Amino acid sequence: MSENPDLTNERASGTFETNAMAAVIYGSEKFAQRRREITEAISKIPEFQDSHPLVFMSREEKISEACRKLAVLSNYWNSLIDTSDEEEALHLYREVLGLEGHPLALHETMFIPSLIAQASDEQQEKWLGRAQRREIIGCYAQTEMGHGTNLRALETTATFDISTREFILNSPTITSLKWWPGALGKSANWSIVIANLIIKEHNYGPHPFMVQLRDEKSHEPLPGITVGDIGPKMAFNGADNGFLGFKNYRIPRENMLMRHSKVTSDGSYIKPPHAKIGYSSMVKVRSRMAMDQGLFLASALVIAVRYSAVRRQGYLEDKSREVKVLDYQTQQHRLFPSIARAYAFIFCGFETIRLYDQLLIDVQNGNTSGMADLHALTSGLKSVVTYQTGEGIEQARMACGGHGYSMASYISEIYGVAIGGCTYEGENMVMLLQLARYLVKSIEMIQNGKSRELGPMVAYLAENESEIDLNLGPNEYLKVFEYAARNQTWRATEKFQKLRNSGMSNEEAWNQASVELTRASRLHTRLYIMSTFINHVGSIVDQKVKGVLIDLLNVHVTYEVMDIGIYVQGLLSSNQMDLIRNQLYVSLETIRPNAVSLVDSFQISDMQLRSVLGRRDGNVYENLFKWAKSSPLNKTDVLPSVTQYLKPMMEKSKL
Ligand SMILES: CC/C=C\C/C=C\C/C=C\C/C=C\C/C=C\C/C=C\C=C\C(=O)SCCNC(=O)CCNC(=O)[C@H](O)C(C)(C)COP(=O)(O)OP(=O)(O)OC[C@H]1O[C@@H](n2cnc3c(N)ncnc32)[C@H](O)[C@@H]1OP(=O)(O)O
Ligand SMILES: Cc1cc2nc3c(=O)[nH]c(=O)nc-3n(C[C@H](O)[C@H](O)[C@H](O)COP(=O)(O)OP(=O)(O)OC[C@H]3O[C@@H](n4cnc5c(N)ncnc54)[C@H](O)[C@@H]3O)c2cc1C
Repeated sequence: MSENPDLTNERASGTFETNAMAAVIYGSEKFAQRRREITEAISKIPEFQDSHPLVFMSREEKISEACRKLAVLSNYWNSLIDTSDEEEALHLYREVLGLEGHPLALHETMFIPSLIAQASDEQQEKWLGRAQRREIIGCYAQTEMGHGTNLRALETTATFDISTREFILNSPTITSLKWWPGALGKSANWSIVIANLIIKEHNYGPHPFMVQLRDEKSHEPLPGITVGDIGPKMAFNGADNGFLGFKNYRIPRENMLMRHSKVTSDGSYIKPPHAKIGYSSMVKVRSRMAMDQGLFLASALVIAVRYSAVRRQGYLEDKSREVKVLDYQTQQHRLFPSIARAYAFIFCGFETIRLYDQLLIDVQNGNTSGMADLHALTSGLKSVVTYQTGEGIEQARMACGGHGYSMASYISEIYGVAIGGCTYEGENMVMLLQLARYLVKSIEMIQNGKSRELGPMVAYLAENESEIDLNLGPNEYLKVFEYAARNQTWRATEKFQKLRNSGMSNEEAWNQASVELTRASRLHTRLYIMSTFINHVGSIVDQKVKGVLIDLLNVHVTYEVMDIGIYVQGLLSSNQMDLIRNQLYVSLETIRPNAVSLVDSFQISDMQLRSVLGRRDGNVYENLFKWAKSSPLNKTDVLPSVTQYLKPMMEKSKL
């Protein structure tokens, strides 16, 4: 069937090449091209197609379908991608397995990265190759039923037995059961387990251990191990998140991951070069999250924008034909700022992934000085990005009206998976408070006359306000954001200090200032996102692409400043606020002809999108009908439940 003419017209009105835009989104022409090649190659392999729509499958079927595809994938892995390239691998996974989770997700995102960051050279020799060849399947078991956020309260113990040179793992209580780790429930046969290291009754705190869970031949749990699936979740049901308990389970001394902390055979403990170095796997995932969440948001927007270009409802001036809903200002206001955010998040994602890769090298060379900065940055970023992604996806769903609520749109699934990110890798509020610690320390440095020692990301906290001329473009909006973040950070810090100086304990003062502190963290992070977006656009060479991204940036900066209006009341007059509001409306109109091309540029395939509403060809209605007819409920005209219950009930009522 040919493309819906409404979408054809939209594409014709685009002022730039989507391939050129994809090269900017994905960091290089080379990677954008590789993505297309991988997508094309996959489309020719019929076994990678869903055997029937995932939304009609039970959880067991989803997991089985994911395993089937993983087994097929193992035959093609080397021919489809450069296996040393993480981004290519992730693209392949997204295309073939989608976003509902699968038994190798944690193997790739946490198990292998933990081995790379935490295992000694000898340990890597023993396990890393096996993991990379997928001879074993691993997961990352840290969270417990009673403890997730507060790692220092974990209960699982690994007690060193000097006589046998083994660690004995135990889960002393019900609350100490590992709870949540992805792929633990049914798939993984090995795990990195985070347990308190106990030597001679001294607790050295949480450390990572390499633990075999299941027999490599029979896949049966090993004696001393209780393991299983934790049940269905809000989304992400293609993954078997699990529970795990230990009863006097012994592992060799060599199974403690010993790149940084070490236990010698006589039970001596060697400290790591940085107290939090064992937290690196979390920093790794957090550094990826802006990118991954940006892609979740992008997926929802591809669906909502394409659908809004074919959905006609109501009239503007011309009463002879209903208008595309994308022409309504309210629809544009609902969707376009999120398009801008999705672009910004992906740009930030590339930046934090690069920073993590550099940090990994530095740490391997003994330099841990960058850890605090990256921890603070990624803590704030994961929190703001996951929250705004959830908001944006929900707006995208509502923008699709009734059909958005149908699983045919697939938006609810994207939403469910994306908002998991508000919780995993550290609950958002808690991570905002981690960033707040860093901001408060920065203010204290300024108060103590050490402004010069501030890092580049917080140097603005020491600056004075300057006059704002909003006609000058994005950099002026950046100054507005700096004003808001600086003011809020000072206010929150001073509140905390005042409470503490009044005699309150440090902890209670912190608690009582914490809402204000999280607000400071959000503003600081939104400033980082804006400045990364501005810098990125500034570096683009292709003038057509750059022009459109400047338009998108204008949507971003005006929307963001309007959104934080309450924090800039002392800086901007109401006339200036009106001016910004009008600039936002003008920017929405400017971006309108490029809206479909901007979402097309994400180059997310129909296979990955799984959305009837978001199809590239825009043939929504006929496919929606086809999709509904394929519902298992429509296999028969009269359901057994009607025959068994409703008919007798109706008959009885007739008497
Ligand atoms: C994805 C793979 C394949 C395919 C993908 C394809 C498609 C995608 C589709 C689907 C997949 C999508 C998503 C993935 C799916 C699911 C999720 C996956 C995994 C989820 C895993 C997890 O959730 S693992 C568990 C995570 N848990 C946490 O994050 C716990 C949070 N808590 C903590 O981190 C800590 O407890 C704490 C930091 C909050 C506090 O630690 P504590 O030790 O108590 O320290 P404090 O006293 O508060 O602070 C002391 C100082 O230490 C500094 N600090 C803390 N952490 C660090 C750090 N990491 N680095 C450096 N410094 C650190 C802190 O700032 C303090 O410093 P001061 O100077 O202020 O003293
Ligand atoms: C989809 C998904 C996948 C996951 N995968 C894994 C995995 O593979 N491996 C793994 O180990 N774990 C995994 N987890 C667990 C996840 O990491 C934890 O759920 C997460 O870290 C939050 O911890 P919690 O559940 O203990 O929340 P809690 O800390 O109990 O949070 C509850 C509430 O308390 C608040 N709160 C807690 N502490 C503070 C504080 N200090 N100050 C202010 N407020 C506070 C929070 O803000 C929140 O509102 C996964 C979770 C999900 C949802």
